[in-house]
Amino acid sequence: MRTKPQSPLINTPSLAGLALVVAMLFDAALSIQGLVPDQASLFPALAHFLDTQQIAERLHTGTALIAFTSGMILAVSLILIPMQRVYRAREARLLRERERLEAYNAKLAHQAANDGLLGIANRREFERVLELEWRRAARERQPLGLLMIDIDCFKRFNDSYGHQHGDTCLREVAGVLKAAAARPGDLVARYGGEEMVILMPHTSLEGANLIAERIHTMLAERALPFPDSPVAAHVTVSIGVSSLLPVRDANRATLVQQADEGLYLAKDTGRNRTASVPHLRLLHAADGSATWASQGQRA
Ligand SMILES: Nc1nc2c(ncn2[C@@H]2O[C@H](COP(=O)(O)OP(=O)(O)OP(=O)(O)O)[C@@H](O)[C@H]2O)c(=O)[nH]1
Repeated sequence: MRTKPQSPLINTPSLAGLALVVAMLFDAALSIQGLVPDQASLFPALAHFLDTQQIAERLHTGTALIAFTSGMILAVSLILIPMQRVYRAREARLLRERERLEAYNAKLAHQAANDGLLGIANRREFERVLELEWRRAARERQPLGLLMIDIDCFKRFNDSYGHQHGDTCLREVAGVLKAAAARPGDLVARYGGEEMVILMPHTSLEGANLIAERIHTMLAERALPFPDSPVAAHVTVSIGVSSLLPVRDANRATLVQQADEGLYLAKDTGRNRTASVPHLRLLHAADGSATWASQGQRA
């Protein structure tokens, strides 16, 4: 007569021993597959056992016997590895790796937003911040000021003293700009070549002119030698100024265009000075769109 097959009964000297065997085999299988087991989710009961038994810090050895009803007895040598210590070391390694990656990402983000030569924001970062500040200024109904700064006769400076000195001169001027516009919201950026810009939230034309005058004064005090300059014995700049009361959907480029026109005016009228073109006002068309226009112009 055939007997009904019985499900194997597991008989071990200790339940914890069995848990360890299962855990170790499982862990080994996962390791072979190249997976990193997560102790907290895989073996919470075992972790709890190790914690409560205060044995996690030491190595234990012993033998566990697993008896099956079929008669088979499995003798397993147990090496109780303090997995918590192993996992802690793994966690520490992962943490170090995460910190290294975070620092690397921060470095990459900094490189993507800054000009390596001058140590100020680059054009891309300027465009990004201009968009943000434009919207913020529109919300808060505050003016947004902009200076466009160009070193006078810089080609002659390079030709006379070499490009390396030219680079040093650019860095010095960038340093002066950062010192002149030191509010937390001010952004000094390289716009291209030897042209730099300063974006100044909450700044009217009057305020922007004040910063421009401060730059001229600081450069005169700094007196970077430029004996070949037809303008002065030291390095000077020309500055175009603009300030607008932003409206959300109006063209942001107008702020830059106005400062650019002011810069050309400053160059045309003798350099080493600040200029701005007549203020624009915003015209609202019947379809709701808004455009900037000079005084007297109709929508
Ligand atoms: N050393 C150095 N020179 C640069 C750099 N970027 C642009 N330049 C130089 O800046 C000079 C700009 O010259 P121009 O635009 O002709 O104007 P300028 O000589 O400054 O004359 P004005 O602007 O009319 O006063 C060129 O000679 C460029 O080669 C840079 O990163 N380093």
